[in-house]
Amino acid sequence: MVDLAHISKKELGKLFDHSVLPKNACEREIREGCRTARAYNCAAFYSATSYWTPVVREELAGSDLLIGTGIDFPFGASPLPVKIAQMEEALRAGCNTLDLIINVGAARDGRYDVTKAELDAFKRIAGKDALTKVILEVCFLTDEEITRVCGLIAEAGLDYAKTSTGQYEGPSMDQFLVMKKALTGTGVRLKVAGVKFPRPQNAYAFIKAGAELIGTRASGQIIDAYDQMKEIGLL
Ligand SMILES: O=C[C@H](O)COP(=O)(O)O
Repeated sequence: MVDLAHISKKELGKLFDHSVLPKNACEREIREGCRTARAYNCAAFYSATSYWTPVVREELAGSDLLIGTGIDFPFGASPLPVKIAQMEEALRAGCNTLDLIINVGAARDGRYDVTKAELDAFKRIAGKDALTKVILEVCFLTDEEITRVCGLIAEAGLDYAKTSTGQYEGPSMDQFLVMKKALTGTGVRLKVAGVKFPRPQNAYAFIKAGAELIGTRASGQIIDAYDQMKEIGLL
């Protein structure tokens, strides 16, 4: 569990995967996002697809930030060969952390064979060269479905389970805790996204509850709020 009361600003940055994901994001905004991620010492910078990866690589050169992208972002409903092609292309372009969106509809249909196939392919293709993070989009799932998918993520040996893409509703704390319960003791870590306003309070609440990464475009705003929140005893 992260000790928020005694964390340094440098360590704090590493709790954030900074992202610029809007579909209309242009090169200037991607570059600005990368600079923000560097300035705050974030863990990674994410674009929505690997189209931007060459630009991100250029901006992050010489830093220890990871280069990230979504796989089948934000819907996750593409057939597996399409997802595999996206994984391979992202790795070829130089990504070393990938967020795969599961096929949410398949999980809702109880087609966990589809989920398992996606997760096993993700491990096989990306597991060696990249950090693997799996997005559930929990706002669309029941607690039982969340628990089942988390179990499959653990079985596949992936690195992180992530609540949301940030493009729909974020997770409730209850849903996050369902994930935490399902994953305790498995070695799978938790990433939260979709922490809409007021972002700092939400982000720090999830970190206090056990999240090890927050995915957001608002890393700077959240990190900037740390001192004030600590001063008034919230952290
Ligand atoms: O990982 C997902 C995104 O970082 C969500 O970011 P956002 O809440 O700023 O849209």
